[in-house]
Amino acid sequence: MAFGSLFCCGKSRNGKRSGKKDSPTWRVFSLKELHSATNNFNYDNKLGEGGFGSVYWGQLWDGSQIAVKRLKVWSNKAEMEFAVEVEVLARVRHKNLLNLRGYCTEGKERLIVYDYMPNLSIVSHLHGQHAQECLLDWKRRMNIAIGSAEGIAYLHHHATPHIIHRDIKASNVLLDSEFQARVSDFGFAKLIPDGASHVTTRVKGTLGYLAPEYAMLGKASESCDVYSYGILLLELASGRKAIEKLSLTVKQPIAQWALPLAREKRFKEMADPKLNGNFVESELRRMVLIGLISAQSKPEKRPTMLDVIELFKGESEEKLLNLENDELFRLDHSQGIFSSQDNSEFREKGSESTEERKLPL
Ligand SMILES: Nc1ncnc2c1ncn2[C@@H]1O[C@H](COP(=O)(O)OP(=O)(O)OP(=O)(O)O)[C@@H](O)[C@H]1O
Repeated sequence: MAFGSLFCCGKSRNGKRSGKKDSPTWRVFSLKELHSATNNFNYDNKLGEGGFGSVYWGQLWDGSQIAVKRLKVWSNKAEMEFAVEVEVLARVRHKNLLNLRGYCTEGKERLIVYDYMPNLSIVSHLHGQHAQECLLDWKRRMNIAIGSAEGIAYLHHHATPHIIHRDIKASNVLLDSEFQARVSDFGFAKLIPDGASHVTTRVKGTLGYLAPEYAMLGKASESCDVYSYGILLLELASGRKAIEKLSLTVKQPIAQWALPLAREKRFKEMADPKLNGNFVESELRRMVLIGLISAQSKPEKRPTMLDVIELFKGESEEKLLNLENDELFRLDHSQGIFSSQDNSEFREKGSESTEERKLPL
């Protein structure tokens, strides 16, 4: 794709500004500028590495901090991922979505420039380098749950055309200096044509977060993101991984662990031990119930992201009560609620870790 022809300095293809009139919100960077901002992509500046390439911290001449994602190896596929990420991010602006600062295409170099998120991703707090510091107290977790729901709801219901993210997961929710959630990583996103209920596509995403109808039939719709978001909520509440390794060969999906406990109303036992008992029990219950109802296998029974926000913020206890009485949470309910991915503890050959791997399947 001739990427340079898509945009030029904050203007989209149709010529409209992506931000406020006369103030483009992003721009084209030169490679020289990004070399200088990141100290020549110095190893000490490296924030992490994903499927696309490495991410580096940098500082621009005006003192502002940036994160620069640099493509590892050029290929048509990578070029497409790059173009999708920039095209989608250039269209959107929301307090809970990662802000695009710009991009650079010189020769085979492909770089995306974002606002730097000093508190990194949820995954680094739940399971990674910040896990021991316990910076995610309960209040922050509730804010993150609601904030990321608002970011995703914006994509689903307010962006034109509607956007499905297709890779919602803990490592793709970054945290700003105030620990506000910023949904990131739009390389797999899809624009949904007006009036379409779903698109059929090659499956991309991360094992443990894939909705069954998407994993099996390639049917991507907003409710696939709702499913992944549900898994994320269960992680936030419990501190467990989307797929927990029970032994070398046995892995347990989080919803399969959480549902029996929720049915027996053993919510307190589900709280992340790192919280040391410091959480609001009614909110924890709410987070777990919304997580499970969102991550159920039947897409038509999942809430929309707008419903999720209402369930979190709603004054009405009645809706929550209805949720609690849903057949999913009945002790005698034994119908297939889980997807094949979630179906009993599944076994895998070898010990390769697949929890946070990007598929293409
Ligand atoms: N804007 C940012 N500010 C701070 N850290 C960032 C930013 N963007 C990405 N990172 C960090 O860089 C690392 C790599 O991010 P990236 O989005 O490339 O991959 P990922 O989501 O971890 O994995 P994958 O690409 O497989 O989904 C992550 O640890 C993430 O926390």
